[in-house]
Amino acid sequence: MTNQNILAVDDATDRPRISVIGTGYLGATHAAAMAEMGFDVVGVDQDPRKVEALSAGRVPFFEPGLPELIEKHVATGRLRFTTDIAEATAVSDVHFICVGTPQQATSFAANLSYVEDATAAVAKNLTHPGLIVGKSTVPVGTAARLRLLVARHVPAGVGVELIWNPEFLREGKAVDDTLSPDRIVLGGASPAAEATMRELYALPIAAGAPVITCDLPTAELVKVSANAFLATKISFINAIAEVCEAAGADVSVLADALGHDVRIGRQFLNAGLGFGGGCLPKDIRALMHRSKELGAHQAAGLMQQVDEINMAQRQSVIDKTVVAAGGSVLNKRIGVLGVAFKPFTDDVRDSPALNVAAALHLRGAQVTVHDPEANGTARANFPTLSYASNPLDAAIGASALLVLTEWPELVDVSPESLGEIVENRVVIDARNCLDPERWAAAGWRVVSLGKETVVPAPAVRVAALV
Ligand SMILES: NC(=O)c1ccc[n+]([C@@H]2O[C@H](COP(=O)([O-])OP(=O)(O)OC[C@H]3O[C@@H](n4cnc5c(N)ncnc54)[C@H](O)[C@@H]3O)[C@@H](O)[C@H]2O)c1
Ligand SMILES: O=c1ccn([C@@H]2O[C@H](COP(=O)(O)OP(=O)(O)O[C@H]3O[C@H](CO)[C@@H](O)[C@H](O)[C@H]3O)[C@@H](O)[C@H]2O)c(=O)[nH]1
Repeated sequence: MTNQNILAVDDATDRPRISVIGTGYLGATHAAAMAEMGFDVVGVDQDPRKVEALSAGRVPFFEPGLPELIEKHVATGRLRFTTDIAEATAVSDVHFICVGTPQQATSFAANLSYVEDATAAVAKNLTHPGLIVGKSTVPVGTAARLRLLVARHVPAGVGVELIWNPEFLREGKAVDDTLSPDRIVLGGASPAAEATMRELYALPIAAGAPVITCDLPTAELVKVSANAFLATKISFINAIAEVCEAAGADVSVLADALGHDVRIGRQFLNAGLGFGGGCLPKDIRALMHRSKELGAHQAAGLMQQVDEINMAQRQSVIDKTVVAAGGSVLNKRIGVLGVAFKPFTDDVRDSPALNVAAALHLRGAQVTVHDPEANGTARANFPTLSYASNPLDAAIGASALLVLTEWPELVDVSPESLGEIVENRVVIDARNCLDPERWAAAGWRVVSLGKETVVPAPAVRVAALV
């Protein structure tokens, strides 16, 4: 593989033209952000419905700020979408690989078939020198194999280089994270490729984003270990929450106190139902798998423990619900507020909330769910649950109410109004996000994780006795 002449540019604008392969959460955001930074971008996806929606300026998932950006740049003509990778490759100079790397069906390993197919397709269809930039999250060692794949497929005489530039955006904040990243990691870039990437990311770099240049394996591992660290931090606080609960301590107060130590920091110390989503769970499992392959057994063991603690949180919420409902949920109504894996998204991939709701349903409960944005995606994954368009309808007749995702409107929901329609005023605050005193004053028993249960305020109990 040669890296000569990769700085091919659009003759008219004198700027690199961009293709983005895979227009899901990562790719659609990246494509829109690159258009916002002034480049001509074509997004490619093999899903024609996604391409049709995006071409019409519609985003097929909920991501704050993204529809406005897509609509704006589809209208200006700087951003378009296609299913035709050959055509997109032919008119572009820099090709971002943004396809999925989900967990394999039969093991903890990452499924790399989408990345391999997309990379091979770009290489095959190159008509002029190009730079292939991997952004998907991949196990260490993948990019080196992809370089061999590219070399096998690229037409003779066409210069191409493959580098790795992992992405750190969070769903719900994807646009801001892409336009203002904490850092830019460039793995395996030649001086020419680095110059191209610095040109592409000139705006965030000018705004102070540090650039870390390194080899391919380091770049791949920076991404994976960032997620592993975040997951470990969450499982750490959840393990401490178990001790707090047993000892009568309060994990939220403890986390606040820990967070004042700048070496620790307060973020990602919220104990509760644990982590989910399309990234953390599958990434720590892929790291576990890859570490074992490499003989790095300490890392594999650590990731296994982090995963086990995380999954135990879901079971703990199920167990607390059964107790709250009087020892069994069979034929009992259970109200669930929140099914997205976190607020400000409609993503329910590996959602702890949907997982808990589904498990209660499978135990014979009549589960009604309300989520401000994720009812549709949850229903598509679990159609046999009932879905309500507002919190009150979800709570009607409930033997227990569960708050599983801390959307602000769910945190602020009125305990007084809900109290009038439930069967049993007990709420499982699985994200430790409610104000227990306020709920107790409205007659609720508040069951949290990592702190003592708060019982109804005396005034209400007295009133109930009269
Ligand atoms: N979602 C995030 O917040 C996020 C953040 C950083 C990194 N990542 C990583 O980015 C990658 C993508 O994640 P995502 O959440 O955007 O996934 P996604 O499933 O939302 O999107 C992937 C898209 O790729 C398309 N695709 C698959 N194979 C293709 C091919 N050969 N040609 C064209 N399109 C193809 C799919 O149709 C889909 O639309 C993963 O590796 C993930 O770990 C995701
Ligand atoms: O204190 C906390 C913080 C988060 N969570 C949970 O952790 C999960 C993940 O949250 P977050 O990291 O905000 O979501 P993602 O959008 O999946 O982002 C992660 O995964 C992306 C994909 O790899 C990375 O790019 C991001 O940097 C990384 O934060 C969610 O279920 C949260 O509810 C907790 O339980 N406690």
